[in-house]
Amino acid sequence: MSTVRIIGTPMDYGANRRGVDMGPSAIRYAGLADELEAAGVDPVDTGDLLVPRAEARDPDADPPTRGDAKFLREIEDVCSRLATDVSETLADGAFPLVLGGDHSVAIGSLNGSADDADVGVIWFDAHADLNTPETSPSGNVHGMPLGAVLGRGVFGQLEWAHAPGVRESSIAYVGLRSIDDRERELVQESEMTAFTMADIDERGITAVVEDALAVATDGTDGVHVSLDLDWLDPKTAPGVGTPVRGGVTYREAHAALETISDRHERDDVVRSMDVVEVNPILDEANETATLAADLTASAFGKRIL
Ligand SMILES: NC(=[NH2+])NCCC[C@H](N)C(=O)O
Ligand SMILES: [Mn+2]
Ligand SMILES: [Mn+2]
Repeated sequence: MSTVRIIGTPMDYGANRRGVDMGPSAIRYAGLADELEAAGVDPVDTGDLLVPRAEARDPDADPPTRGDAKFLREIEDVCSRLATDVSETLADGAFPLVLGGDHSVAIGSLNGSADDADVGVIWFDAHADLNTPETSPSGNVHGMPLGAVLGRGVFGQLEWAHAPGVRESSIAYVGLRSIDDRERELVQESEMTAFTMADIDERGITAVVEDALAVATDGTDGVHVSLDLDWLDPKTAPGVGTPVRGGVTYREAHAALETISDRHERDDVVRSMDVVEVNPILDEANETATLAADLTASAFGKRIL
């Protein structure tokens, strides 16, 4: 039985709505470990990474921003430690499952996963998260993790952020529907593959995810799956800080992650995953965290029959 190491990363520095730091607890309370056992894997919870409270910062210390990226120094600290944990988990032969936290944690997961490997990426998200401090309209780093790992803009000089093992041509978006104007140009000019909600409407989720898997496995050592809960429609996943209507349904989401695990069972292609942006303060009776736990179980092979 394969070991899945759960790494909680209760960080909310990258988002402008507080509360996403409670995501790891909420997903655990929703029964993640039991769900994973039901899926046939062996979950080992290593607890949460230490994330200093924003309130605890010394007000006389240097200002928290660098360029137009809020809390970048704090995010560097957390993501550097997370990257080490993820790469050590892989070296131990276990599977790193990172619970966010806002999507800036993916800078750490991807740097860890691609530490010693070429890694493809499947990005389930309403958003492209390809901004840099130079292009971001908000300064929120959760809108920048792919810009960071690709070393775009100022991130090219930040070794903790840039992950050379992640190549543009190995990244596939699934479910895009909210892109900033500057980002739209960046996506179009890039070598990334972008499947929008319109592609899912036209072709169906399974065909789209199979194509995304083809992109992310081609010439790589494995795939990182990044699941932002705002990928789903806000009626199904209300507990997120940046909801966008018109997202995937409950069934489409399960079908997508089942498609991933079907392929993984055949070829052992997935090497790491993060589940991010669950905000319990905005949630309704832990519904979004429960969904996060259920979808993760589907990704690891849980089936109806
Ligand atoms: N991971 C997320 N929820 N990202 C939302 C990003 C929103 C917007 N594009 C920004 O840069 O601020
Ligand atoms: Mn995101
Ligand atoms: Mn998003």
